[in-house]
Amino acid sequence: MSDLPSIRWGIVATGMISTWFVEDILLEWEGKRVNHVVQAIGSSSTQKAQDFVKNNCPAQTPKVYGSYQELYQDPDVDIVYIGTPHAFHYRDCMEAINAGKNVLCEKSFTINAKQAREIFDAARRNNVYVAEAMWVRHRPLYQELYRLLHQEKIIGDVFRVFSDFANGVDPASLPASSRHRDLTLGAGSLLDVGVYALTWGRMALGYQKELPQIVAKQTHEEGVEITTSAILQYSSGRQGICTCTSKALGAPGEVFVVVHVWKKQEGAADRAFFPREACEGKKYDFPQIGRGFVWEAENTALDILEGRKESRVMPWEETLYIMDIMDEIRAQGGTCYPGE
Ligand SMILES: NC(=O)C1=CN([C@@H]2O[C@H](COP(=O)(O)OP(=O)(O)OC[C@H]3O[C@@H](n4cnc5c(N)ncnc54)[C@H](OP(=O)(O)O)[C@@H]3O)[C@@H](O)[C@H]2O)C=CC1
Ligand SMILES: O=C1OC[C@@H](O)[C@H](O)[C@H]1O
Repeated sequence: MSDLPSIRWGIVATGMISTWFVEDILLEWEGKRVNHVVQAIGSSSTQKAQDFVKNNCPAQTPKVYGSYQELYQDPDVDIVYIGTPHAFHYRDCMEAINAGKNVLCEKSFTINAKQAREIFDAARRNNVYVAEAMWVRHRPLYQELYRLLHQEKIIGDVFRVFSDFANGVDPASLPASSRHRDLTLGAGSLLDVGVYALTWGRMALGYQKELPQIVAKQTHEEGVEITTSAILQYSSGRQGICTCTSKALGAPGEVFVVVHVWKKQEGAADRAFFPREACEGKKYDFPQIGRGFVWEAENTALDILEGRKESRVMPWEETLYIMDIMDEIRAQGGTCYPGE
């Protein structure tokens, strides 16, 4: 029996991300501060929930429910993890919050900023926790890169950032019911992976307070947005060039993020370009534990156990900042979801 404090998760939906998340939270690793219990699984079908337990957490004994609502009513669930497609995040967050549950909801948090604001208002009214599961922000690599760039200032003032996320999905080749293809599920590369490009870009530019001016273009295929390019222009002249696509065909199955810093050598102040031979290089290594969701799960659990209502790593204003930018990009790019 572990001496660690426990948190009891209720998992909503049995798709890909729920399997990744559950497998990670059950890992044993050095530095773990919370015992994560899979208390309940909520699914559109009891059979799917049972299969999920068999395949992903056979050593746990969660309650299995053939609806999400039953899970929200379970008094033994401390926090609900929502892993449904984007278009359902609003409904699922609102129902969980109105049932008095704390919530960690997958990215992108909602379809638009208006929905996100309504969820935060509901959380405030119900005095519960809610956070967007922007897992990369919790990773040691991300936090160390921020420290290096903006506290240690290893490359000086960051003036321009390129940030891209290319996903090898090819929506047109998927069934019409896929969340990557069905607009009623919130299909589109911006909400799916562009949110990462914006997140990395925002961090690398040092969390500028003002909202940037934006120039954006989007490409659509069969009505679904498959490629986005946006320039974020700040009044200081800083620019973030953030791009994404779901059509990175032939892309490798895994993404490796490596922090490798090249600094200009002393005594070469007037050099216009920086050949590698003329620079000193330093490589940084970071731990890889499971698929990388352990830090998000730990931080979220500690937030709940310590009584916080907002994430220290992904506060509401950060979700809103990115959602407001995505709204503007979609307005310029011509992407609209049913009901908007
Ligand atoms: N952080 C990360 O690295 C990742 C995050 N994500 C995010 O997770 C969320 C879900 O993505 P993913 O797991 O890939 O999606 P999947 O399509 O694999 O799973 C979604 C699940 O939602 C439930 N669901 C409810 N209604 C529907 C519906 N009408 N159509 C389809 N599914 C429905 C289903 O579970 P059930 O039938 O059991 O209710 C389904 O299995 C998205 O927000 C996505 O952006 C995705 C991948 C990686
Ligand atoms: O968050 C994600 O990361 C991995 C991608 O393959 C997936 O489409 C996306 O939702």
